[in-house]
Amino acid sequence: MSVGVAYTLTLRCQIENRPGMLGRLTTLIGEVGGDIGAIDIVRAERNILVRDITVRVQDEQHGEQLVAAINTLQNIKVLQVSDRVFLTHLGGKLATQSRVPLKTRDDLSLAYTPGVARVCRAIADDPEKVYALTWKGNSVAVVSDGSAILGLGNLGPEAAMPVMEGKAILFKELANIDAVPICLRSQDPDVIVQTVEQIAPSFGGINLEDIAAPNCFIVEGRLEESLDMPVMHDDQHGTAVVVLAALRNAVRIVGKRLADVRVVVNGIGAAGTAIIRTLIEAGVGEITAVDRFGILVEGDHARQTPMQRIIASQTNRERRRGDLAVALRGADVFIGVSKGNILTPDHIRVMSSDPIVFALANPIPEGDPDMLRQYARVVATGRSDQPNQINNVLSFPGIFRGALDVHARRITSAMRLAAAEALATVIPPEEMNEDYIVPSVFNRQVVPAIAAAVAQAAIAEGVARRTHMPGD
Ligand SMILES: NC(=O)C1=CN([C@@H]2O[C@H](COP(=O)(O)OP(=O)(O)OC[C@H]3O[C@@H](n4cnc5c(N)ncnc54)[C@H](O)[C@@H]3O)[C@@H](O)[C@H]2O)C=CC1
Ligand SMILES: CC(=O)C(=O)O
Ligand SMILES: [Mg+2]
Repeated sequence: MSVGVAYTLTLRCQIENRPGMLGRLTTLIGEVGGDIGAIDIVRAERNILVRDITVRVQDEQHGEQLVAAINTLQNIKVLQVSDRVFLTHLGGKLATQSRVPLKTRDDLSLAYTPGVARVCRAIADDPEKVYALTWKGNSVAVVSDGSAILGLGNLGPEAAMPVMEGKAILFKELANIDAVPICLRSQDPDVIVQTVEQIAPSFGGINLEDIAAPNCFIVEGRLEESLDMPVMHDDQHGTAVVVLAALRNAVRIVGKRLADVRVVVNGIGAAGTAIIRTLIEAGVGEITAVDRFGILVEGDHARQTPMQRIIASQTNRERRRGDLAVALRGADVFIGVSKGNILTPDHIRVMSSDPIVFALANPIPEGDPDMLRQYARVVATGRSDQPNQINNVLSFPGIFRGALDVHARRITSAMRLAAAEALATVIPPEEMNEDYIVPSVFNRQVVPAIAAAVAQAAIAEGVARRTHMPGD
C-alpha cells in the first residue's frame, strides 16, 4: 500500500556539526525506505546541530527499524520521536463552546438563574419547546459499547473514545451538528437500551457506532421502537447508503446494470447485513453472502446467527457451497466488510469481466489496494489516503442533518434510499471515472444534497414533525 500521512514521524536528531553529516543521515533514511518531508534546525551550537526531520514510514515496525538504524550512525543520535497521529490526539479532539456571552452579571441573569427558570417552565408546559430553546434539536449522541471498533475488535469503551470523538468532529465540521461521544461500560443490550433511553431527552438523535453484531440489531430495533427521534446504527445503514451510491456509479462505468450484477458480500456482521438488505431493496440482481465459515446457504443453521439465517434465506439462489473463492467465480462485484488482507490476485482473477472490488475493512482493507488495482477495474476502500473512499462519513452527517431539520420521528428505509441516490448524483456522469465513483468527504455539496433528499423523504413518509425545511 502506498505510504500515507498516518505514519509520519518527526525525529529530533542530534548531529555532529561538520560537513557531510546531514548527507549521511538522509542517505540512510532513504536506504531504510523512509520518505523525508521537512528538515528544520531546532538548535545550533558550535559542535552540535539539533534537527527535526519529518519522515513518512510504512508502519510502526518500519518506524522502529528506522530509529534503530539511525542510532547505529556515529555521532548522530535520535533524541526524541514524535508521531503526528498521537500529537493530533493530545488532549482529545473535541471541546464544548458557549453560544451566548457570559461576561457580565446581566449575561448571567439571562443565560442562567434567574432567567433560565422561565425557560424551564415554558418547556415543562410544552415539551416540544425543548427543540427551540435548547441545543436538543441540533444534537446527536454518538453511542458505542466499544465491541467492534473499526475492524480492530472488542477493545472496550475507553479505546472507543478516539473513534467516537472523530465521529463527533465530523458531525460538527460537515453538518454543523453538535455531537457528544458516549462510550458505555456495559455490552449488555438491555443495559445499552436502558441507558440510551435515559439520556435521550438531552439529544435530538442517536447515532449508534461500532456495536458488534448481533447486539447492534437488538439495540437499534428496540431504540427505534421506544424513542420518538432519529436512531441509526451507522455501521449498518450509514455504510449501506454509501455502498449503494458507489455501486450505482461503478456499474455505470463498467457498462452493467444493478439489476444484472452478482454481488459477493464478505463479512455478514453489522455492515454486511445492512448492505445486503439495502442492495436487495435497490433491486440488485443476485447476492452471495460469505462469512468466516464460507457461503451462507439457507437451511445450514449450525454456524449461522439468527440474522445470518434471514440473510441466507434472501440470497444465494444458486445454492453455491464453499469458501470465498467459490463465491467469487463469475461475480461482478466484491464487497468486503470483514477483515484486512484476505484477498489474493487469484480471488479477483475468477471474477467476471471488469471486476468491481470494494475492500472496506478498516483500517486495513481486505486486499492491498495497489494489488487490487492491477486486477480489478474499479477499486474502493474505506481509507482517507486512497481514491474512492467508501466510508460512512459520506452519509451519516447528511442523513442526521436532514432528519433533524424536519424533526423526523425515525429514519426509514425510504429516507436511506433517497440519501444514496442523492449521494450518487453529486458526481455528474461526465466526471465519473474508475477513480471517482463517490465524491470527496470535503465536497460541500454532499451534506446539503443528502439532507434535502432525506428531509423530503421524511415528509413524504409522514415521519416529519415539520413539513418544511428551516429557512423555507
Ligand atoms: N468503510 C466503512 O464505511 C465501514 C467499514 N467497516 C469495516 O467493516 C468491518 C466489519 O465491521 P462491522 O460489520 O461493524 O463488524 P461486525 O463485527 O459486526 O462484523 C464482522 C463480520 O465479519 C466476519 N468476518 C471476520 N473475519 C472474516 C473473514 N476472514 N471472512 C469472512 N468474514 C469474516 C465476522 O464473522 C462478522 O460476521 C470492519 O473492518 C469495519 O471497520 C464497517 C463499517 C463502515
Ligand atoms: C468507518 C466506520 O465506521 C468503521 O470502520 O467502523
Ligand atoms: Mg464504525
